[in-house]
Amino acid sequence: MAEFALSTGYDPLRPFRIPNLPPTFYYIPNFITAEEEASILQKAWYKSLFYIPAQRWVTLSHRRLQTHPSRLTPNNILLAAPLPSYLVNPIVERFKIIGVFKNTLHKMPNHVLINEYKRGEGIMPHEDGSAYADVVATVSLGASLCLEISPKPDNEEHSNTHPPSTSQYTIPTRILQEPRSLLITTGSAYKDLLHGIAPIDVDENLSPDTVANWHLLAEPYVFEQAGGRNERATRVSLTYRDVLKVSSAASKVFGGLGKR
Ligand SMILES: O=C(O)CCC(=O)C(=O)O
Ligand SMILES: [Fe+2]
Repeated sequence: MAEFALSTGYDPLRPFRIPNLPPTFYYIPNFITAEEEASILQKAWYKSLFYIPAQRWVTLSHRRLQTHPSRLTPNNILLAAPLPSYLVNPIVERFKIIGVFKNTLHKMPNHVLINEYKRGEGIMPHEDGSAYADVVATVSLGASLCLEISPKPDNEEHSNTHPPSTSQYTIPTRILQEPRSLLITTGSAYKDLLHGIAPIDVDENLSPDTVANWHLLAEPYVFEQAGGRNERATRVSLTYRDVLKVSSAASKVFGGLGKR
């Protein structure tokens, strides 16, 4: 049996791959339960009242943000510290079962951003960059919205030297993120594309033709019945990453001593 599993290369994520996009986005509906969602939202809000300043909400122009365990240094180094347990259990435990971070440097996430978007808020198209391994796992809470996926401006030009070309894919497009879902962005999807969230009150014209993960949605009929519209409400996202450069507190204090 083990040999069979090896030779068939069974991958538990395979059924969740979003089609017609560069390798690889995965969308898993109902990754957490409604009870788990409520508990995490309550803790993210309540605990931020008492945490040290680095972990409180920071208000940016179009969203609020918490960073766990802390912000990276200007050289993109993470000072090692455990993640709060409400961000580990059950989510990171489930990541291990399906192997989300199995190919990254530390084989597990060590950093989480909590972003909160009120109705009408968003984030400019951007890439997450090279401070992290090329895997980001996003758990959505509270409400649905669309993530807009677009090519990097110079991608077409370099398509010969920089495969895969995005022209064979349906881009730009949108990924609709429902509450309690997990979106995994890896490899070329991480490195060669931009993602952003339009600062609008309603996502419109939602259909199998305009939403890349339509056939993976938990409740497509909700959007169908609303005439292809999604009224935005407050949505919170947890983005889990593996920061490549980590400095432990001990190596920061004693790091110079052993090097002579
Ligand atoms: O909220 C999201 O789903 C995206 C957040 C994001 O792109 C980021 O924090 O880099
Ligand atoms: Fe991002």
